[in-house]
Amino acid sequence: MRAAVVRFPGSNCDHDTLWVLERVLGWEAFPVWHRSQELGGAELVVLPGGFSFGDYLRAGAIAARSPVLEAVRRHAAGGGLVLGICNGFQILCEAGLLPGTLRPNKDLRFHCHTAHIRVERIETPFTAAAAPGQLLELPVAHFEGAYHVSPGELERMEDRGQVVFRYVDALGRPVPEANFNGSVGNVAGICSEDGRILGMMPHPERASEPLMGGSDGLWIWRSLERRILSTTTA
Ligand SMILES: NC(=O)CC[C@H](N)C(=O)O
Repeated sequence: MRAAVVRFPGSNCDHDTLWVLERVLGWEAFPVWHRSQELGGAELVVLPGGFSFGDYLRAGAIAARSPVLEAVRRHAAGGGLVLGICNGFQILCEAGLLPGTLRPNKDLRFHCHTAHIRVERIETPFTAAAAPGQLLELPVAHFEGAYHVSPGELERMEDRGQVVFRYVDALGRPVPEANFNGSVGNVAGICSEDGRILGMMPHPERASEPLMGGSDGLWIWRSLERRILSTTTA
């Protein structure tokens, strides 16, 4: 598996992501500077978490206009995989590669804790190794994490299977109390219509080895491994 991890001024999860992909999983992973349009033949492009350009204007708004996003757009159009984690999710929405937007959390506070999410859809390259309805416990760390689309658009997205993760309580129920940031429909992660671009607010790279207090993030990486292996052997 070859993965490019895009680095913007203000990214702060690029090293964590590279660590997991290279050192924990043994993939070939390398950083790509935001001014570059060269993705090095990557099968997967990761837009990592952080505060690109200091979250000025709106989180992800400036990064979405970086030269590398043109390459990411071409990569996605050619059938490549793209994963946006937290700030990366914000960038994908700002770039119009995913629908909707991320607004400030409903209590206007930065949230830094773990959250339970439920896997709503396993028919994506990012969740294929999980079970339907599986619970994952992952860290969250954001201020602008309230996912927003109109109710009509959310319904269409649900019909198309684009809602991939939802915030739930420890018993797996999508109750309002589990929705700490105020996302529509408790949405924690979504994918593009073709399922090849995924954005999620929780951080799988911060929970991918027991030393970090949890390894539920491995479900995302193991799903991607399965997908890449099946396409290269097909
Ligand atoms: N962990 C992150 O990626 C931070 C996300 C983002 N810049 C926010 O606070 O909204």
